[in-house]
Amino acid sequence: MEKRKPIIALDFNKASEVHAFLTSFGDEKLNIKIGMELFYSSGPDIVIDLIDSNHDIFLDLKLHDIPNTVQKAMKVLAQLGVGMVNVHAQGGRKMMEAAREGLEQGTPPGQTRPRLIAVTQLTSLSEEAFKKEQKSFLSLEESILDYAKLANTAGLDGVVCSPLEAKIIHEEISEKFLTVTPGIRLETKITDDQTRIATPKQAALGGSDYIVVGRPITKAENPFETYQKIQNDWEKTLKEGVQSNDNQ
Ligand SMILES: O=c1ccn([C@@H]2O[C@H](COP(=O)(O)O)[C@@H](O)[C@H]2O)c(=O)[nH]1
Repeated sequence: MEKRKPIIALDFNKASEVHAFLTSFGDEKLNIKIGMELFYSSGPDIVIDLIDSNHDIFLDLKLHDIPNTVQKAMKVLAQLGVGMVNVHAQGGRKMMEAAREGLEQGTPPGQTRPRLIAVTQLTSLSEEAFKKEQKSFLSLEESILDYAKLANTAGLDGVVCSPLEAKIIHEEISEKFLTVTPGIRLETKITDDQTRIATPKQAALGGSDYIVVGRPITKAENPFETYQKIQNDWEKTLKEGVQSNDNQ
């Protein structure tokens, strides 16, 4: 999955809507996220279909169950040929280790194991709701960092977090530990149900490895143009960031 391309969240509930939406993208090879809505309505067929069309897939099913169940489910998902899958870090270390084991068992010989990442705290969650509902003595950022460290200890490849936490996660864990960040908005005034948000440029400057973008593209008047603008902002800032680091 190429880092210079945003991951488009195809949150549709019909395969036909997906195909119609992708028409304007022509032959462009894309990073695509398939979430619960599309997978529950269209099943593995849509995954296979999009892989056959040469796209890279992040299958965002956020598994959260006992270790045995997650291991067996991951063993099945590994056979689909997707590039990335995920779990909720709140399922604990044993569950995350089992997820990884399941993926290793299920990956067909000669193929690469899908990357495994863990959701730390959903990007829709605010500091206020976190304090009220999770009764934690930590701050939201400390809790996110704590889950990221647990995911790293369990042998995962990275986490889902907001672009606002990518920098501290890289500083405290490692630059190589992936930060996959939804909560991307072109204007920070339009948030929908997200609370921890950033623009593509802010995400690149904050060190996100991947940005996940749904409604700003899927609901745009011209989705392909919007996608290109996001990709340009993201890629340009990534390059400039690398150059300014080289000059330090
Ligand atoms: O913490 C999380 C984890 C996953 N998501 C998913 O990302 C996209 C974001 O869509 P937008 O329309 O750009 O808000 C969506 O599919 C979520 O399920 C997330 O937002 N936050």
